[in-house]
Amino acid sequence: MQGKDKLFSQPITQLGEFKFDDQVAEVFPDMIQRSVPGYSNIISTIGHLTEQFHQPNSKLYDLGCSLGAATLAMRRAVKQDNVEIVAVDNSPAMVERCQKHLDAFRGSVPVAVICEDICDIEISEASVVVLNFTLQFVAQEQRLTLLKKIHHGMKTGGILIVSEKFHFSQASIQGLISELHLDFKRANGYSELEISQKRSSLDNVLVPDTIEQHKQRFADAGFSASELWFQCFNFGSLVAIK
Ligand SMILES: C[S@@+](CC[C@H](N)C(=O)[O-])C[C@H]1O[C@@H](n2cnc3c(N)ncnc32)[C@H](O)[C@@H]1O
Ligand SMILES: O=C(O)C(=O)C[C@]1(C(=O)O)C=C[C@@H](O)C=C1
Repeated sequence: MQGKDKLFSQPITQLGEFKFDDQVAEVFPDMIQRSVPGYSNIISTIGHLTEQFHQPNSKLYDLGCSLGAATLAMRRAVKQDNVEIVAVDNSPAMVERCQKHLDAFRGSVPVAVICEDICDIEISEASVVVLNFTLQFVAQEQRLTLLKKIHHGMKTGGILIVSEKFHFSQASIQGLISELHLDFKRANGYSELEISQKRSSLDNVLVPDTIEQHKQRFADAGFSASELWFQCFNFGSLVAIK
């Protein structure tokens, strides 16, 4: 049974950079549920979109899979023949638990769980690609290259789903919407100390783009259409079609 996220509840004298290590992996379901508004809706919609868009003889990619929540939703949605899921994360702590998690649920669709940097893997024959709160952790200057590689490895008619924390270019809107997110965290039991220590540790680690930057990048990478399908405060999800 995984635990409650208390990682930032005590004062930390040497607050390092946020890392997806053993401690975070151990409490991750609780942490993401209490930190990201709409997370469960997004996971279930990844299932619905997979059902609609996956093609026979294709691969489905979950990039930055953590414990495999999106992978599981995708696996349940597969109806076509000869489909393989590839789940990738560069955190050994996450990959180890993800494999155990997937083994605990029955499924006939093969899943390869790979510990690697998503910028280094090959993408091919993809009909569905998911970046669920992962792109924000990739260096900004590598994001377009990654999206071009994904586009290149996708089948025509395939879908890319990108969920992210957003930044807003108008300072007043950025302030207002971040405050709504902080209230969401407070309502979920996080103290001011937990909120501020986590925020400092995520500085320069989670670097959010604006919604406009995401749409421009999709176009620059070659996607024929894209749209924001979900938003709650400064979190949301976009789709892009090849
Ligand atoms: C917020 S979590 C993703 C949550 C997960 N997709 C879900 O739906 O539950 C971000 C994950 O991306 C992984 N990650 C970040 N940068 C990565 C990279 N360059 N290559 C592979 N994985 C990466 C982290 O290790 C972490 O597990
Ligand atoms: O921005 C925050 O406050 C967050 O906690 C966000 C966020 C994320 O979007 O990935 C950061 C780290 C954890 O993986 C869970 C949630």
